[in-house]
Amino acid sequence: MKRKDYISWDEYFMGVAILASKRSKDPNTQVGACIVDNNNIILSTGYNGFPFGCSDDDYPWCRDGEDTKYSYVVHAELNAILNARGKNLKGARLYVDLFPCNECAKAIIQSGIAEVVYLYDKYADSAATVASKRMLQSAGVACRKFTSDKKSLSIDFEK
Ligand SMILES: O=c1[nH]c(=O)n([C@H]2C[C@H](O)[C@@H](COP(=O)(O)O)O2)cc1CO
Ligand SMILES: [Zn+2]
Repeated sequence: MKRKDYISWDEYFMGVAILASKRSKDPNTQVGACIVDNNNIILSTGYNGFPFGCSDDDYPWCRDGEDTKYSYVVHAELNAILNARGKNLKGARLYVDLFPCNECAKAIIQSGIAEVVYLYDKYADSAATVASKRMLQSAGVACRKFTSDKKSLSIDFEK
């Protein structure tokens, strides 16, 4: 008889997104994304980080002041889209822990992604998130909050 406590597709892909976020060097907000096709095959992953060649040690991670991370960081969703390296994303699903900003929404829409599954929406009141939701809705991209009866999943490196 098959085991019963296997994880759902949503838990699997949100888990991959969260695992990708663990690569982020951002001290304040770590974001991860995972793009999946209609056959539940992972097409790409990404997390928020600086572009290739721009060292995590040379560029700023601060939020305030003259020179901040906001000028340099590539968002998790855009990184996942770019990491797909031109694969066809039409009809794909994007799992991301933080609700996408307006700039990522533009890339999501233009790449043909059909659905966004997100975990939390801590900047819901920001102009960027309001604009993002407006565009995603106009473009017919479905947005749904992740749900699960589990609070957490754990990974062991020792068996
Ligand atoms: O959609 C997003 N995707 C994404 O990867 N990010 C990244 C950019 C920054 O590195 C970090 C946000 O930083 P902070 O919460 O300190 O403002 O999250 C931020 C957003 C904005 O919602
Ligand atoms: Zn973004």
